[in-house]
Amino acid sequence: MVSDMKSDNMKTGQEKAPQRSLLHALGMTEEEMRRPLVGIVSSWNEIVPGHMNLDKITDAVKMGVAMAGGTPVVFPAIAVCDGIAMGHEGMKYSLVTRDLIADSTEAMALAHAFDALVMVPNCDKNVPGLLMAAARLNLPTIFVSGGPMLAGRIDGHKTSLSSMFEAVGKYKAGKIDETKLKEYELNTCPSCGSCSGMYTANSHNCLTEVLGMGLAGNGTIPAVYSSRIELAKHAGMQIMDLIEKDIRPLDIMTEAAFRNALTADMALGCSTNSMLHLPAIAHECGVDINLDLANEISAVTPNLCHLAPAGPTYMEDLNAAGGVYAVLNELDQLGLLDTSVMTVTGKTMKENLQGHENLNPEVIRKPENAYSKTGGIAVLRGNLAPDGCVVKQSAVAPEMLVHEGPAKVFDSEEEAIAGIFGGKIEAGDVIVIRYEGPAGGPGMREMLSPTSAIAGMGLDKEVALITDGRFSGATRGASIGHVSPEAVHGGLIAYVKDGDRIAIDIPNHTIELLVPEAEIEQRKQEMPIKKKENVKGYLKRYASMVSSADKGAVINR
Ligand SMILES: CC(C)(O)[C@@H](O)C(=O)O
Ligand SMILES: [Mg+2]
Repeated sequence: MVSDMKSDNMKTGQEKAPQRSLLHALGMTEEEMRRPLVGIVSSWNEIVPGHMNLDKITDAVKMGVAMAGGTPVVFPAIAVCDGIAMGHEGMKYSLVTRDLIADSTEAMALAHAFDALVMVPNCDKNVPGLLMAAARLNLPTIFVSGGPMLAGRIDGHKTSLSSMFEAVGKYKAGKIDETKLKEYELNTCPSCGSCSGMYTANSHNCLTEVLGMGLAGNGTIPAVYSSRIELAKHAGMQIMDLIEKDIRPLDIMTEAAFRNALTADMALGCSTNSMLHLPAIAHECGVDINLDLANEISAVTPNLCHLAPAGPTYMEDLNAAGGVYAVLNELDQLGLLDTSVMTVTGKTMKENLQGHENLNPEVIRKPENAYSKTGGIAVLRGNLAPDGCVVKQSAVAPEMLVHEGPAKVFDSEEEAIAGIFGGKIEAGDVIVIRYEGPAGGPGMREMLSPTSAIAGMGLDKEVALITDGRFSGATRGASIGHVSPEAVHGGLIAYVKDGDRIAIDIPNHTIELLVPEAEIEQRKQEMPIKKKENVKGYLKRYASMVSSADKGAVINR
């Protein structure tokens, strides 16, 4: 039995009789009250396909906790489906939930004096939000996610959400008819789970394994596999071991763990959103992860996986190939990991990696046959982004890695979508979408609709896109986001005009607006910053507090 439980402050001694009376109101027995109180943070709801199965996962966790001698108690976290929120006002309420999730979990966990936590996230903001909370609270914690969706099928081939969004571009360009578009709609998302490519949710569920906060399979076992339920039971049992050994998130999420996560990110080809979330999680851990470190690690890390949108493999394929640990084993053989790090198994990564071989070198390439010698993500700098901007270089057509072209400027995503579908974009253009940053949007929307429209219309080999907003993990093409400083904070992106030449050199990590310095200075006098006046409620508060994208858009600095 565990002594010195945090929950004793809430439930032990004569003075705490009122609190116990309320626990009795829950139907909690005295036996249960004597055991560690394990909070299970369930991100279940009925609007997010990646979360609709979390009641099953949570039930399995509860059973695991109880089997191992703890008292499980479920409480909720909110969750947004980025796919449903995409392409309209709703997306302004996506990133902002990351901090609500972290803050509300902090409040719930401390208000009720939980001894430990099992985090049950799945989609884009719940994984980083709960990792931030885990670090902040530093109670023994383990993660088990809901698992990825199975791939869909179109014309006998696997497919996923990136192709679905691109199908809209194809339809608008007259490349497919309405019947085909309907076929995509009906066959792309065949099950519950986080959408089946290496999009943002799956990226972070995989990185949770690498960080050491989830068990093997957390990122890849499909949502509908029975082994996902077993994984959840094991996570429930394992939290009791972590309590016993007093292993906490800050013992696990060390600087070395974040370097490992960045390394795996580069090999897996994760979502560019990881360049927001890893720094934000690290910040809660007191670790400084900056964009330069990402480039440093990318320079020596081969890109081994091309899951959708970079290529035609899916999370179920990565799982069958051995999952994240198989990728880690390839990286370990190159000496790129610090495998001495502690994990939620109570063992080091080195010990965990035993027996997890790469079972399919077509899905997880061998380093000698890597897709590229450098990693999935590149950080660019230049006068347009002195504090950096990010691109998923592994999903850029080779002919677009170096590009110079005239700017076509839009002051919002809506204007850009209208421009793209309205035939305003020509081969060679560099589309600029601004006033979509963390503070300017507010909320830093994902530009999946414009980037898929470009790709679907077949323009991705000829057109680049630059924004102070961000992208979905399903975005491909020369899509450069997180431009910092953002427009509303007076970044140079605010002063670009139609027709200005912009030079992008991804291999050399540069991005330049080719306008003479004197002209730029003059524009700064003449062109007012367009601050949105009508922002209300939480978004107003968020806009006043949020930091720049290159700092992880954190609100607690
Ligand atoms: C809808 C998606 C695929 O989840 C996207 O929002 C992402 O970030 O990957
Ligand atoms: Mg997203």
